[in-house]
Amino acid sequence: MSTADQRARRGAGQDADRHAVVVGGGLAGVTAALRLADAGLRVTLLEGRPRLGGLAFSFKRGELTVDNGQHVYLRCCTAYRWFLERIGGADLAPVQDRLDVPVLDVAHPRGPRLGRLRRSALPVPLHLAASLATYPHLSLAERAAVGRAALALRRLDPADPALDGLDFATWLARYGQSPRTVEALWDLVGVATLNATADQSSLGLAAMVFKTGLLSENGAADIGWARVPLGDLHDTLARKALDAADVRTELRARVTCVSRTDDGNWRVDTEEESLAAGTVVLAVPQREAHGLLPPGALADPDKLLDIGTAPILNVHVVYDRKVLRQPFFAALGSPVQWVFDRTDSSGLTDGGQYLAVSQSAAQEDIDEPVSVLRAKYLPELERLLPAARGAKVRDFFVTRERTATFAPSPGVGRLRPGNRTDTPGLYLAGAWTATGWPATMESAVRSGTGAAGAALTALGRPAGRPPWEAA
Ligand SMILES: Cc1cc2nc3c(=O)[nH]c(=O)nc-3n(C[C@H](O)[C@H](O)[C@H](O)COP(=O)(O)OP(=O)(O)OC[C@H]3O[C@@H](n4cnc5c(N)ncnc54)[C@H](O)[C@@H]3O)c2cc1C
Repeated sequence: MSTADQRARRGAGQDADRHAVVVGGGLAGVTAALRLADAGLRVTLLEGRPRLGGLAFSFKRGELTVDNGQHVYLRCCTAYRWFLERIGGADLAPVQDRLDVPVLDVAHPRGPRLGRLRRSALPVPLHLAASLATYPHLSLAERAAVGRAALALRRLDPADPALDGLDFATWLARYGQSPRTVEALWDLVGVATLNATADQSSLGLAAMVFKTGLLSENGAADIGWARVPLGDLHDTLARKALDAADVRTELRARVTCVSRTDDGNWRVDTEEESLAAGTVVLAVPQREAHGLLPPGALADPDKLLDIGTAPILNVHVVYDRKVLRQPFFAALGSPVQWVFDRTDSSGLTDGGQYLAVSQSAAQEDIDEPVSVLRAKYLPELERLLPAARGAKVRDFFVTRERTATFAPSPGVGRLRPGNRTDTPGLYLAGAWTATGWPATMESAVRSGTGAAGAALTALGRPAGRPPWEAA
């Protein structure tokens, strides 16, 4: 018998039933581990990388602390907001008082034009009416058509499977949305939240985003973002919360195999050890989940491989002076999509300014060399920000996430599995599982809560309603 076998045996004889192993320390896995530990289970969290946080992390570049990509959330992301509270990070990632997005069009024939997407204190849908009525990037007729489409959107049920197979662009065209309206409004928001343009997006997921964000509650689309590096939240504070909940967290612990034992429990192997557990939550990306699922766990596991992925690119520029006054803005008439001021959160304190240009659905750019991206984006930033024209670029680099999200393509809904597998004790979590949300931090936290809830129910300890609903 190998040493690993011996260790597995040792674990199995003890309290394997009460032991849960969570594989993957992204937001889904951290959430599942906290929920299971809060319910009284002994929990081990195994993460292959040397840090927690999965796809939302930070790293050092000289004196700077850099996020791999700008992350924002909306006030309607109740699960992620609960997560922030649970790890003690809510104050570090506040939500703006009221939705206010500067939108700068640099392609207007009479020179650059600034518009704003803002909400008022009025009830839905009037909260956006004034902003829409004065939005300068659309004609009067286009603005009126947006109002009609928004009312039609309200009647859609995002969970209706029929919507999953349709694309958002076709629906928008049916409701009289011009190509300009799609560009200056629907894609402006949709590309950033869905990581796909309207023609590449399932109507179900688009309806979910726009209905929840813009038409559910008056403050639903107010934007929140971390004022500290993401790693401070998703790694440092998450680790603190896990430690306080008595979760054993192992980093650099890549799981190589998950198998059923003769006594009906599970064995989870890393290169270092074998663990016996009654409950296993696989909170890894879909391709990794496919590789780890034991035979019979899903009726058609190969569906996981049919879930496509979509890239996000971030272009990071450090100027020698302040070139942008707003915390962020969105651009039209330029390849630049969204620009965020990262100066304070990165620790830059010498009078320079650090901007992150966040490019979603970045298929075109994702493999371009840095020199090509530099030649493309620096002149664009100068076009958008006059103050950048005389400024010196002290640093320029890019972060590429080739599989940043699952692709929200029409039909993806039928490929996304739920939290339960066909094998007792084995659960799935991850932003890509069937939460009804696109690949977001919200979806990840919901999936982790769902997996833990299903596991606890099976163990006869129902977890009750999700904590963000129970409050
Ligand atoms: C650049 C970028 C920008 C984004 N912007 C936003 C945004 O603005 N707003 C938003 O809400 N979302 C955004 N997202 C999406 C969001 O980050 C993800 O949806 C979410 O973090 C996914 O969490 P997860 O736990 O489901 O998966 P992951 O973060 O992928 O976590 C899975 C974990 O499993 C680990 N793992 C894999 N295999 C194994 C194994 N065999 N053994 C042990 N561990 C393993 C991985 O190392 C990883 O840590 C963005 C993503 C990127 C990349």
